[in-house]
Amino acid sequence: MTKRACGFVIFRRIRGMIEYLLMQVSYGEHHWTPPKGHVDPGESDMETALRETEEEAGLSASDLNIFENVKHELNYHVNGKPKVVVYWLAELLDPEKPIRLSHEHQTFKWLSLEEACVVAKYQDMQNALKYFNDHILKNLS
Ligand SMILES: Nc1ncnc2c1ncn2[C@@H]1O[C@H](COP(=O)(O)OP(=O)(O)OP(=O)(O)OP(=O)(O)OC[C@H]2O[C@@H](n3cnc4c(N)ncnc43)[C@H](O)[C@@H]2O)[C@@H](O)[C@H]1O
Repeated sequence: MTKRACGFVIFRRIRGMIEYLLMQVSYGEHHWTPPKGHVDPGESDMETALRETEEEAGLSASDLNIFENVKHELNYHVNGKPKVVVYWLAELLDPEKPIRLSHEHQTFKWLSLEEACVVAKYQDMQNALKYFNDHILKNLS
């Protein structure tokens, strides 16, 4: 059965720059992703994205401008099992709002597109970041 996870690619506009939030997990190979997590039984994808973002980054819906029509899906395998991750684009309304990590993450960074692509490592995550960045440049700047 395919595992499903959902989250937000969160960006902020600060000092004339666009920056993306990536967080480093505190387990395993300490990889970096935007806030996201597994869909619990009975939850919608959006409910999961909101819950995980609150739990992992301390950001609630009122902190974000969520672009519900701008989403990107990643498909990969974890331990031989298929996983799908759905990300929506969201802007942090107050760019200085502090991030509050849970035990699941050891640190976070706000990064330019180029920096985020290096840190995110996986090609499909890089493609997602570029897709969202194109949307911001075409529609929001
Ligand atoms: N190794 C571990 N040790 C201890 N506790 C653990 C653990 N793994 C998970 N947990 C526990 O599971 C919980 C996570 O639950 P959730 O927080 O609900 O779910 P998640 O973000 O989807 O989890 P995960 O970090 O595993 O997912 P990802 O796909 O990014 O990452 C899963 C794998 O896929 C790889 N991956 C990530 N993005 C990828 C991509 N785009 N392409 C290919 N591989 C990718 C990652 O490098 C990683 O190896 C945590 O509370 C933690 O306690």
